[in-house]
Amino acid sequence: MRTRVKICGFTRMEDARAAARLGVDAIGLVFYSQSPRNVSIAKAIEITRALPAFVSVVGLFVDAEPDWVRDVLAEVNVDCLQFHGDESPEECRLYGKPYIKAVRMRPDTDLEGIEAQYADAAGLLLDAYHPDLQGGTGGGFDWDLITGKLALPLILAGGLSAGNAAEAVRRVRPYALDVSSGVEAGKGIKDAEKMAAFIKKINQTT
Ligand SMILES: O=C(O)c1ccccc1NCC(=O)[C@H](O)[C@H](O)COP(=O)(O)O
Repeated sequence: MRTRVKICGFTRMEDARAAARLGVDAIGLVFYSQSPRNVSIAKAIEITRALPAFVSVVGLFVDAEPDWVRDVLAEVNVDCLQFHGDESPEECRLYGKPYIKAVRMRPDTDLEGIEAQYADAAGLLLDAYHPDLQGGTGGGFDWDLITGKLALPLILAGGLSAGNAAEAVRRVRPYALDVSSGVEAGKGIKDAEKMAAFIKKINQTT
């Protein structure tokens, strides 16, 4: 099975369009005011309307008030939710939408236990741990922390770029790779050449 690609943290319509032309499977929009990649509802509508069919839109939240998530869902065409904070399984299920639960990996992370808790998730996104930031840090984590076999689709994130994408696919065999900083010219500003190189590497790797 080919490795899917999600690029996260778009803030500009033209970057999302470029990613779609390159064959990205999903784009991520960050609805978190503390992120440098935060988008307003109006901006998110502009970006999603620029996309062709068959590119999924993932809406990312960090410990958001349910009313904020509902406001976004009422206005923006979001296919899947991604929760990056301490949301409980019940909170993730509130909206009747497929959801991805992000896990910030530490040496003592009990992946199997987390998977059992979030068994109805559409995927587990494994990301780097940072003491102050919830994601989009550009930092990686030790892939040897991924032990055992997950039943849920594994989405690998954290410090990925064209430089390590092939190794990530070969070593981890994830369902998908998720990247943000590694394909940027600046925070929230995607670089078309870096996105192209990233996707090319993945497509070339078996
Ligand atoms: O991108 C952000 O600014 C962000 C802020 C808060 C929570 C999550 C965030 N991004 C989540 C993502 O899906 C990123 O793609 C993932 O963390 C990997 O980021 P990077 O290491 O920069 O590729």
